[in-house]
This record gives sequence, structure tokens and C-alpha cells, in this order.
Amino acid sequence: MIKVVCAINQFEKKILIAQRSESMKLPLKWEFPGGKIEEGENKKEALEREIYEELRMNIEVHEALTSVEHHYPDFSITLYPFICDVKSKDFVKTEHKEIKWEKKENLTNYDWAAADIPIVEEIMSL
Ligand SMILES: Nc1nc2c([nH]c(=O)n2[C@@H]2O[C@H](COP(=O)(O)OP(=O)(O)OP(=O)(O)O)[C@@H](O)[C@H]2O)c(=O)[nH]1
Repeated sequence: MIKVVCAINQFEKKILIAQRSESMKLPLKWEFPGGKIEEGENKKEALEREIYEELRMNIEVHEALTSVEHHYPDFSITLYPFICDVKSKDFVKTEHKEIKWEKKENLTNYDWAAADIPIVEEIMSL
């Protein structure tokens, strides 16, 4: 089981969402930025590292939302979402096809990675 952390980055009532590129696994699906926890890291460290690598953003990691276990046809993950704050809305796009700030009420308009759907539902209910 792969352990993946992801960030619900908030800024002025919007949430940062990212579209995977054609060359990644789950091509063109939308996700919350993040990635695999590496050996020796805790979840917060992994999330801070991944968000800096992918977006060049420094984040403050806050509370965890409900984790999701999901079985894709060729791999399984446990996804650990965390509410995070950023000091600026600026980011650098390094790996994704698209990254944008979106209002919470519009999140259901995107084609999410299947593991993210319960997380989107939880965010909408907050
Ligand atoms: N970062 C991230 N990954 C997700 C989410 N939902 C989801 O199913 N995943 C899956 O979790 C796996 C690990 O994420 P990743 O692809 O960002 O991590 P990585 O760069 O270390 O791995 P890679 O090189 O295999 O793509 C991917 O297969 C991705 O499809 C999500 O919301 N955020």
C-alpha cells in the first residue's frame, strides 16, 4: 500500500487544485498537490517537501481530514489529506498540466482522481 499525503491549500477562501499531466499515472485527473511519503519522513515533513518540490510554496500544515484507502486497478494507496495555509497565492508550476485556485463550491465540476472524491465531499461539508 503506497502512502500519499496531499494538501488542501487555502488562501482567501479558495483551494489550490492541480491537474496531472498526460505522462503521469492517472493522466489529466485532478488532485490535491502532494506525493508519496518517503522512508524516514513523517506526514508533515513529506507534505512540506512535496509542496515545495511541486509548487515552490511554503505551507503551514494544520488538521488532518479523513484518510482514504483506494484500490486502483494496478495499485493501491492510502491518501492522507491535510488542511494547510499559505502566505501567498503565488506558485511555480513544475510537474502538473494545470494548477489553479478554485472556490469550494466549484470543486465538484472537476474530473477527480477516484481516491479524492471522498475528500472533495468532506471539504464541501465543512
Ligand atoms: N499527490 C497526489 N497523488 C494522488 C492523489 N490522489 C491519488 O489517487 N493520487 C495518487 O497517488 C500516487 C502518488 O502520487 P505522486 O504521483 O504525486 O507521487 P510521486 O511523484 O512520488 O509518484 P510517481 O512518480 O509514481 O508519479 C499517484 O499514483 C497518484 O495518482 C492526490 O490527491 N494527490
